[in-house]
Amino acid sequence: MKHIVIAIDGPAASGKGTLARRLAEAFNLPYLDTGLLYRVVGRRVLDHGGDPSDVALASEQARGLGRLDLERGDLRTPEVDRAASAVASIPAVRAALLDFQRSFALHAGAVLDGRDIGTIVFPEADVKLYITASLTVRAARRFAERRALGAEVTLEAVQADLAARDEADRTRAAAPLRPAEDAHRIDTSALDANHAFAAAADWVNRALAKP
Ligand SMILES: Nc1ncnc2c1ncn2[C@@H]1O[C@H](COP(=O)(O)OP(=O)(O)O)[C@@H](O)[C@H]1O
Ligand SMILES: Nc1ccn([C@@H]2O[C@H](COP(=O)(O)OP(=O)(O)O)[C@@H](O)[C@H]2O)c(=O)n1
Repeated sequence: MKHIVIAIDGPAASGKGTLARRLAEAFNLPYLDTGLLYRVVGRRVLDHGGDPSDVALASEQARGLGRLDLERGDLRTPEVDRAASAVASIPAVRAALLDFQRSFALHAGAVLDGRDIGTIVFPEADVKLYITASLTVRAARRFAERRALGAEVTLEAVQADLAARDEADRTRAAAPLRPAEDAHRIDTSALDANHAFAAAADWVNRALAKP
């Protein structure tokens, strides 16, 4: 099969990761969850007792990031959600993570999901998808996910956190969240994971059929 790059962007808990994993398996491509990179940087700043908006500390942690950090089990807490979004607004942090993301797809193509994959990381991606869902649907999904992990959270707090993070991600100056002009939009508010996959796979098959 052709080595292609599939870029998936969208707001928090829209279903990017679920879809990306399914596509990677179906089309035999490596998968990178780029949100994890920002989560690791945020986590490492917190481990140092630092402030995630500290440019020098966050940039240093981004430059020192290793592949094994991505396997840490403490990257999906509300504290790390906020720290990831804060470090993600720092241009030097984003620059330090760019090479890692680009080289990931060099050998065998890849599926990558994040906020700026189709706009900045891979503007030449073969397929660009922009995944959305209403705020209430996304909050309900993230709430269920966190509760299943045993977290003591309320639906209201989860929804407020998602809304604040989306707003920060959309309005920052550095690589703001927005659909690439040539991205195909998929709203998963009323689509289960199978239907979202079918819609996305259709776009991938069209790209593969191109000469
Ligand atoms: N199309 C869908 N329908 C219903 N639930 C979904 C769908 N896609 C993902 N989910 C669930 O929603 C939650 C967030 O999905 P995830 O893929 O992690 O989103 P993201 O990567 O955009 O943050 C997960 O619990 C996942 O199982
Ligand atoms: N390519 C990316 C990926 C994530 N991020 C940042 O990292 C945070 C966490 O991303 P994530 O994809 O793990 O978040 P969820 O969608 O899983 O909630 C986001 O809120 C963004 O601020 C980014 O700026 N650019």
